[in-house]
Amino acid sequence: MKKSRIIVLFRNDFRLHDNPALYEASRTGEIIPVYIHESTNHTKSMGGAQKWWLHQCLLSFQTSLENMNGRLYLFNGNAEVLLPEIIETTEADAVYWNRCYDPKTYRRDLKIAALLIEENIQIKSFEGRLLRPPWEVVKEEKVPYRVFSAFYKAFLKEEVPKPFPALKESVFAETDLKGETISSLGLLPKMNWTKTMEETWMPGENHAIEQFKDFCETKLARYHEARDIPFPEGFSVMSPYLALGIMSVRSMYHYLKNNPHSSAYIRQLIWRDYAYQLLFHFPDLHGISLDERFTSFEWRIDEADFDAWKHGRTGFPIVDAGMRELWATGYLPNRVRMIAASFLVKDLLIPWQKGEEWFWDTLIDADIANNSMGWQWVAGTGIDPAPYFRIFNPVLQSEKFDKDGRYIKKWVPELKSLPAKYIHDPSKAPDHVLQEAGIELGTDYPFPIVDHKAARKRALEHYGQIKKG
Ligand SMILES: Cc1cc2nc3c(=O)[nH]c(=O)nc-3n(C[C@H](O)[C@H](O)[C@H](O)COP(=O)(O)OP(=O)(O)OC[C@H]3O[C@@H](n4cnc5c(N)ncnc54)[C@H](O)[C@@H]3O)c2cc1C
Repeated sequence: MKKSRIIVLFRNDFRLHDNPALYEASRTGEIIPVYIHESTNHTKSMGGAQKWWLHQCLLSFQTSLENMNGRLYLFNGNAEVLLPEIIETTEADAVYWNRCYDPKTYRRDLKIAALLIEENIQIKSFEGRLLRPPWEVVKEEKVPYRVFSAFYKAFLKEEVPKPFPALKESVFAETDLKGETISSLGLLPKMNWTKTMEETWMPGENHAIEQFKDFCETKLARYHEARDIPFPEGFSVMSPYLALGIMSVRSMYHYLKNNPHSSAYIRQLIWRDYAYQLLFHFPDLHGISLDERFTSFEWRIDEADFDAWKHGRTGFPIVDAGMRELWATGYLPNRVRMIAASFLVKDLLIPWQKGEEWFWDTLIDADIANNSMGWQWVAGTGIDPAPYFRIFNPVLQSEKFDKDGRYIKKWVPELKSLPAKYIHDPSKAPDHVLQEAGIELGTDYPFPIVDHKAARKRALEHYGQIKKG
């Protein structure tokens, strides 16, 4: 009997392990691996840093497939137009994919599926992104959870499906498809921005798996207490691999679920599923505050302050260190994401959407669900009953989580000679200390762009009006 020819459409699942669409296709037919790079048709077009990361990950995935005598066929354009053409050229009779939960892509995929089914093409979609599909853990009558603790409790009662075996055999179809090269997809930035990223990140599934195993062996036991220290000694740095599906979250979960130290880490993986549950039910999560009262909130539009924040020139060293790390590496530890985001939204009263956009463009792990939820959580605009008066004091946060200023010294080197006592707030250092450290405030390093105490009062007044009204 003639074998089925199955297009496996890759989107953000560039891996051989626990890849349900790929595995199921390999069991029933010959595979035609396809990636269509779409600059539109997503709720948000991919940001600059993630495009660079995608380029690296495609190179690595292409090599994995070539080692199995396969090839990833690459296209640039609109999947709705290109897919029927690819089906015709390859004489494929089925298309399999792992579901994408970007709201616009998800809706569009349903449309493509309906059109192709009419043409007698078999369509199968799978869960390859989350621990469980976003519609499964919901309240009665399919109402989504709006509070994480309730979602978490419900989640723990259910089983997480086992990962699929890794693809081991070469089961690829011969085709006349041409396609593009990775370079011709135009993913690399025109400006010279990526030197530190190149030095920092290693693409590839094997590397991701090794890094995760090493984390479990050497760091997991201390994760609950070390995850807030802004150095990767304390956390796993798996987010870049999860963002593009180089690593399967389900495999991670099952690898550590019986480890006695795993509960704090698994809780964070469930936060990720929670973000997707919110995104699935509130598809405007990236741009519209969940709490409708914030539609009339009076944010400040101040481009100079926004610019100082983006480029790490606020005069608050922990915020500046974070924003510079973000620009240089495309990554930020969770604690510093929270401090920097809180500073933008609460101290500067700049709309959270502006911060969300900047993170989206500069994070290699940019994830529409996590980023939108993270920003709305910090802004207090409807995620969880977070009290609006929780306003991080950037100096106290810095003293607590970067006690000796190691993080600040790394990313704000002009402060490296300041004693630990003043490194968290150089504006409080006496003149002779600044002189000895070779710093002139306003020249070598900025004065604080706001007075935190006054900014806190202003934020409380603004937020107070919302909560009253
Ligand atoms: C303002 C803001 C924006 C954020 N934007 C993103 C984003 O674009 N992409 C992204 O992946 N994460 C985002 N996060 C969540 C979190 O900061 C990162 O997932 C985490 O820092 C990634 O580092 P890690 O892999 O070492 O995390 P670990 O601490 O090792 O955690 C392991 C995994 O658990 C998940 N996780 C951990 N913390 C959270 C969290 N708070 N919310 C949801 N999932 C979590 C992530 O998938 C992470 O990779 C954001 C948080 C905030 C406050």
